[in-house]
Amino acid sequence: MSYKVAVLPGDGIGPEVMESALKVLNRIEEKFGFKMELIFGLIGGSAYDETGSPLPEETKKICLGADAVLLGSIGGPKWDGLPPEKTPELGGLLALRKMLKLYANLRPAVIYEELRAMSPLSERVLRDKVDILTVRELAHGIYFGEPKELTDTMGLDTMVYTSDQVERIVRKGFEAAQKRGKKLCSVDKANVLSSSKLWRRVVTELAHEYPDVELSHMYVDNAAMQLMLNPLQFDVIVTSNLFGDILSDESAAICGSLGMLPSASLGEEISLFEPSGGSAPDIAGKGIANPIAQILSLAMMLEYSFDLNEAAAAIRSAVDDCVKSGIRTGDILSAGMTAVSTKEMADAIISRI
Ligand SMILES: NC(=O)C1=CN([C@@H]2O[C@H](COP(=O)(O)OP(=O)(O)OC[C@H]3O[C@@H](n4cnc5c(N)ncnc54)[C@H](O)[C@@H]3O)[C@@H](O)[C@H]2O)C=CC1
Ligand SMILES: CC(C)CC(=O)C(=O)O
Ligand SMILES: [Mg+2]
Repeated sequence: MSYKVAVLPGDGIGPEVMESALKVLNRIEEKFGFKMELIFGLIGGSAYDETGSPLPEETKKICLGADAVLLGSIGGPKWDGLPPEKTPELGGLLALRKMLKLYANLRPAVIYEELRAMSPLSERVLRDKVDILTVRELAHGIYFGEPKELTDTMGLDTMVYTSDQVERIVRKGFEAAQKRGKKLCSVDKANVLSSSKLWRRVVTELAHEYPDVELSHMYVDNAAMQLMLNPLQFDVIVTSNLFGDILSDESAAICGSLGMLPSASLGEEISLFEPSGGSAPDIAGKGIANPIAQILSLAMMLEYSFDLNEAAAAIRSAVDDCVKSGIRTGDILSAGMTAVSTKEMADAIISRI
């Protein structure tokens, strides 16, 4: 089997947490006796600074020639004023998602027993384990819809979905639910949006093919509230690009920190793995970012792209053990504990593999 991985550290904390993930990969390679070929590429603001493009041709080539892509994060205030197509977000990450046809973004949010105190939710709400998988449509919807325009006095975005696009992601949602708690909540805004009315129709039509899955529909405003009031009611959430972006950050907060939440962006041939959060400019360069989201994204890559399930499990178990042992970066620090650095967290995980 070929193990060719495009590594795109990106901006902000991206390179810091990527360094940690690659050290973990190194240890995993030693332990499990394989070697991955890593090819590094530029993306985002750092790519723009160096080449004038947030997604240089060279990076596209590297990604298209790889078996999987491991991404850090992109963006930051330095590049916010650029023309839209030059920004790290639109010209970099969204263009890459489009190019690789990454249509399904899986964002698992699991609360660690030891991190319950970090959740903004009370013990009454967290009486059992939160374990929510958001299945977010990633290649269409309002982030990509045309027309899209910005003038001095007008901003225009278009939310468009076709039934084929909805069907593909909703099937992923049903299939994920079948492998988990057999509950699927489809989140939309079908009381207002045409794209959501279509979404709900497609979900309802597909439901009879998955009789073992209990389906519910929820409007996105209510879903945002229900996540706070009773997150335990959710197993798998399937939703559109924008709603999934927002609700997955909320589910991360419920579990204690965005720094813990990995993601897998599944494509037709090549998939990409990245933390759910961004480049965290507020803490970038300080060596204090939580590398766990990046390290768990690596675990998802080993599992989804390479079937290296034991290696992925070894990473997850080392992360669990670190959290249990009270090793904490600042974002998941309880009173009376001392924060470790990004590097120290990575070393602690490595020593447990
Ligand atoms: N996939 C990507 O590359 C994404 C990029 N972005 C970009 O990131 C930049 C900053 O966006 P924000 O809205 O501030 O979102 P953000 O996700 O970067 O940060 C939100 C908050 O979470 C914290 N946080 C995130 N990851 C963390 C980690 N690993 N360890 C500890 N704390 C962590 C940050 O310090 C900050 O307080 C923007 O340019 C945005 O466009 C945002 C989301 C996703
Ligand atoms: C930065 C955006 C392009 C996307 C985003 O916030 C995300 O994928 O979580
Ligand atoms: Mg986001």
